[in-house]
Order: sequence, then structure tokens, then C-alpha cells
Amino acid sequence: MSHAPFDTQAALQAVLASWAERRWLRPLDAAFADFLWREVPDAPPFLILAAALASHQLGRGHACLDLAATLQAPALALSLPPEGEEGRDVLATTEPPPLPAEVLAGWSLDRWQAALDHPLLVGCGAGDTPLVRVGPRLYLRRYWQYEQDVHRAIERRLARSATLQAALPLDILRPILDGLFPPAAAGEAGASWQKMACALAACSGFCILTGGPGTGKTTTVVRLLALLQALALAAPLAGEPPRPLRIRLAAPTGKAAARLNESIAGVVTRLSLAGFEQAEAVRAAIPVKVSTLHRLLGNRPDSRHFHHHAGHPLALDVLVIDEASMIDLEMMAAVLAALPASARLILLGDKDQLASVEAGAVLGELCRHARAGRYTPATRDWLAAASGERIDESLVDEAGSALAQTVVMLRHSYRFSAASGIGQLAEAVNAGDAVRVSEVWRHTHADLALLPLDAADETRFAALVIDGAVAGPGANPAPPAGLAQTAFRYGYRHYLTTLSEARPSSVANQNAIDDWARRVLRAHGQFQVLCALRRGPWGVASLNQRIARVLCAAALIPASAGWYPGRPVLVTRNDYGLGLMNGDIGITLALPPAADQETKLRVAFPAGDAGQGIKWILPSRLQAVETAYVLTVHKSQGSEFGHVALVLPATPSPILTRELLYTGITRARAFLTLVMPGPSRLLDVIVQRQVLRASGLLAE
Ligand SMILES: Nc1ncnc2c1ncn2[C@@H]1O[C@H](COP(=O)(O)OP(=O)(O)OP(=O)(O)O)[C@@H](O)[C@H]1O
Repeated sequence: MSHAPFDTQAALQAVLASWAERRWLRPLDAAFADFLWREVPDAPPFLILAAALASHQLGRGHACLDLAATLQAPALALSLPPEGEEGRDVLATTEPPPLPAEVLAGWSLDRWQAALDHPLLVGCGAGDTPLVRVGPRLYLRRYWQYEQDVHRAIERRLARSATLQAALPLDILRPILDGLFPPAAAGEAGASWQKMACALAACSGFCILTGGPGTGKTTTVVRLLALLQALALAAPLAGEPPRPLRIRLAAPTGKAAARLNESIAGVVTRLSLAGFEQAEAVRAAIPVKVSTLHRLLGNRPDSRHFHHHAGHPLALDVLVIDEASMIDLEMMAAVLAALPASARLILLGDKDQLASVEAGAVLGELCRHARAGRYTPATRDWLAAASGERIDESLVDEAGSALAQTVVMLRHSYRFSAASGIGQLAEAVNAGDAVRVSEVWRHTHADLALLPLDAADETRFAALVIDGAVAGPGANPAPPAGLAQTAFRYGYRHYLTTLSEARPSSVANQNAIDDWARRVLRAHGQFQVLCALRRGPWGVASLNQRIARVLCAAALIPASAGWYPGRPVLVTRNDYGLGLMNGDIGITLALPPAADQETKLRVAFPAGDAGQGIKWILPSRLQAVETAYVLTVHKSQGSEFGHVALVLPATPSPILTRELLYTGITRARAFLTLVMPGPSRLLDVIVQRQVLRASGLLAE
């Protein structure tokens, strides 16, 4: 009996066709396979299979196909069958397609790699083959190139560290650092890491500050920018007059840019620069405007290319990118290409969050060893002299890479105290520790609730979405009276009543109208339902409809479909014409009628780049929006809300991973309700499942 009954062109074409028909593969993946077969009719079937799967993996965020992982656990590595189709036959009339495990049965890594040995189609480096194989990783050429470009560009920047360090005399650096981190703050847990981060970043062309929510990434980067400006103003390069550095702040999405825009001005204003020689000049030289990466690079309509690139670099000295976990490989390559060789790149982000949905989990990959530190003895000693802080010996490693010397993980959360349920839960989930997760639920926390919810339990569902209420049998545990802080536990009633009660009576005063929109948007930010999946009864589509019905039945909104006042919408595609970015959230408002006119519906969006402004858009101009009573955790990245109700599905799915749960939990600023329609052991399964993105960024 043949081990591989699918190893003929006809058999494999039938497999790929059946997968494409079921949407297990994207039309693009199947078309790629067809193209290769047309171009090279004698290509081995398992080469074509690998090519189609490499394309499929790209669609799932992997930079390449990991052949070894695919052979070891095909369903897990490929996430096939996809979400919602596990274990059931959706189209009962047709024969179920063969599973990847059946197709790959009997194949070894050696044999698969040998099948890929085809010089016309698969190369092993530079060349013009459509595919590139590096060991067990198979790439589409473009993504191999991006990975190479990113790898090399980072190495080049890291190579400047020694020169930068040598050019930075400690007698200049140390007093500035001590001024930015006065001893009182240095005594607190975590402050020393912030100080060390500034020291390391000051002498590197590339650095990463990673840390969970509220660990002080923004605070630290503002101090770092003050340090860099103070150095530039005090000790200019030989022969040059002192000039402030040209610094730009950016974020991958409009939402993330808007959030940093909101916070950074306050942090800069509050920054204590007592004792600084040119304090106000330093402060004035720290920018407070944040743009999206697309805007910074100058996107060109209908093109993958940007206005700024290696041949036309950005005119800047320092680029800070916040929420860097959302940068995909292609964007990272574009950013690095457009940066002048002398510019510094500083990435801020939470390495444990979900990565971009596009291919490449760049930040996660670069921070793979951040927890372990891996600082060399030389770094330890230099840091001790530069900052007065000592690294714990467990984080020292003689063999630490150049990259490890410029990655700093901030380890203390200033937002969540040691007693915070959200903080403890996030940590336990992040550590993949199911026992600690159940331990968290055994205690009472003022900021955490667990709500088991039956699909048919309309009353409790309504209480949650309208008033943020968590009550009834099984709701665990109710905060004791002394701890209850109901003030922040809003539901959607909060923004909907702000909408009706704060509405100006006349359209004449634009300031009053804008102010009303700002209040509604702020109130809306106090509560958000999140979920994991798109499909099924606990997916985004059904939950959105269900919530609209509940709010309509409570007379909080006038309709549950179409455009109506109160409808929150999420932008799902960048629209440069309207200045809206994928992920932006707006609220539909009925403007008060001007004389003789009808009420006009407009959607109010925070203007983002312009700070506190409001953008008013006619609903009919919004081509790519969805109702946003519920967001997927993926879409919620880069946003935070006062109270988050995180709804898990009733059954496991490959989408449910530790990173997803962690990202969902950490979207909550003040209160988290975890809604569990399924058994509590589902949490254990999720906590133990990690996203492993195939990549070779650190593999060289
Ligand atoms: N060294 C410190 N001492 C005291 N408070 C601090 C310190 N660093 C940060 N904070 C406070 O902790 C809070 C969170 O800080 P910050 O916003 O800088 O964190 P972040 O990591 O950028 O947060 P986010 O997860 O929202 O991006 C702020 O209120 C800030 O003032």
C-alpha cells in the first residue's frame, strides 16, 4: 500500500480544489498553486502542496511554512479545519475533504525537503525563484526578502552601539539620568528598569522597551527623549552648532496613534526637569503629535510602496513607534528602509499581545528572550556605571546577543497594584499557569468578575450590556461591599444616556456640538464587549445583533438595524480620503436640526492626529464599517476601555490562545467581566495554548 496516495498531480489537485471549495484555503492560495503548475507542469505534487500551504500560512500571519511543525501536528500548525468547522460536516451533501494529517501521512521531513529540491521553483537565498527554502522553513520570496531586510537593517543599527556608547561620556550621561530618575522614584520597584532602559537606549541605534499595561513605557520614553534632547543640546557633534534632534512619534494604527496623542502631551507637561540646564528648550523639543506609520511613510493610493524609502529617506533623527506588537513584517521592512542610517529607532510595545494579523510577529520575535535578559557582563558593568543600577545576576549571560543588550522589559505595573485581579489574572494567563488562573478566581477582587452565562439567559445578558451588572447564580465572586466600585462599572446605558441628555438644543454652536460628541465618545470608552470569534452564537456578528435587540427593547436606541443615533461603528479598512483608519470607532449622532431642516445623522470620530478634535462623517460615505457593540479581541488591540466584558465561546477553537486571552484581559483599565458560556476548564485549555508564529527572523 502506498504511504502517500495523494502523491500524484491529479490527486493533489483534487485535494487543493476541495480545500479551496470549503474555504479552507483562500482563493489566492489555490490560484498560486495553479500558477506554479501552469508554469512548471512537472513540479512535484508535494512541492505545490507546500507552496499552497506557505501561502495559506501567510494569510494566518506566519512569515513562512514550517515543514517540521506541519508534519508534527498538521491540524494545529495549519489550523485546518478552520474555526467553526471542527468535527462537523458543514456541507453534508459533499464528501468531507481529506484532513491535512491524512494527506501528509507517511511523509518525513527529509522526503518533503527533497521534493522541494527544484531549482526553477525553490531557491535557498537570493535569486528569482518564487519560493525560498531555509532549512525546514519555506517562504514566498517576498517574505523571505522582508525577513532578510529587517534582520540586516537591525544588525546594522546594533553595530553602531559601540560607537554611540564610546561617544557618550558617563560624566555627562549619569547626572542627566539621575535628574530624570530622582532617588525617591528609584527606590520603587521597577523604576530602576526604566532608568536602565533609558541608559541602554541612549547608546543604541535600535532599542525595544517592552512591558505589560501600565509598566511605564510612555513615561520612560518621554524621559528618554528628554535625555536625548538634553544630550543633543548640551553636547553637539564636533563642529556642529547645538540643534534639537528631529523626533517623530508614530503608531501602526489610527486608534493607537490617537491613544498616544491623548496621553503624551500630559506626560511631557508633567515631566520634572528640575536641575536641567535648558529645561524648557528640552521640553519644547519633545514632540506630542503622533501619526500613523502609513502617514509617516507617505502612503500612495493603490500601491504597496511608500513615498519614503531607502532612496528618499525620512528626515528625522529619532523615530519612536508605540504599540509595536502590531507591526507586521512588511511594514517593519518599509520603516527600516525609510530610516536614515544615522537615525535611532525605538520600539514600544507589549511583546505578549497578539501580533498583527498580517504576516510576521516582529516584536514578539525580537523580544523572545526579553524575560531572561541575557545581558553580557560588559553591559551589566556599563549599566552599573551609567545608571547606578545593578542587574540581577540571573539575567546575565556571557553569550547574550547584540540584540539582547538593547531590549528592556519593564516588569512592574503601576496601573495594577499587587492586589488587582486584572493584573494577577493577566500575569497568570501570560505565564500559561492554569493553576494560578483558577487561584485568582478563588479570591474576591474589586476589579474582576466571572459570569457563567447560558445562551438563553437573556436577563443576565441584558443586565451586563446595559448596566455592566454582574449578578445572579454562579456569578463569581461578587465584590464585598467595602470593595465594590460600581462607579466605573458601566454598561452601554452610560454613553446612550450621555448622548440623549447632553445633546445641545441648537446646531448653531459648533463648539457645543463637538463637545457633546467628545463626551459621548468618552462615555462610550467606559465599556466595551469583546469576543474571540467572528462566527457562531458567541461570535461578533450574532452578539452585535443580540446587543442591538437588547438595547432597542430597553428603548435606549430607536432601531436595531441600519443607521440610527447611538450606533457605534468600527472602521474596517483605511480610508485616506476621509482620514479614517482601520480600527477607528465612531458614534452615530443626530445633529440638532437647523431652522427648517430635518435632523441630520452624522458619525462622530475622534480626529486622532489633531488631538481633541472631532471628525463628522456622513453615514453614506462610510463604505467599510461594522456595528461595534462587540469587537473581536484582534480589532480591540491598541485600545483600552474602563470596563471590558470579554465573552468567550462555549467550545474550544484554534483561535483561542493565551495571547488572545491576555490581550482581551489587558484591554480593561478598571474592571473586567469574563463571560463564560462554556465549562470553566475551557480556560485551562486556552491558557496552555500559545500562538507559535513560524519565522526565521532570529534564526541566522
Ligand atoms: N516610575 C514611576 N513611578 C511612579 N509612577 C509611574 C512610574 N512610571 C509610570 N508611572 C505611572 O504609571 C501609569 C502608567 O504609565 P504609562 O502610561 O507610562 O505606562 P504604559 O506602559 O505606557 O501604559 P500602556 O499600557 O497604557 O501603554 C501612569 O499613571 C504613570 O504616571
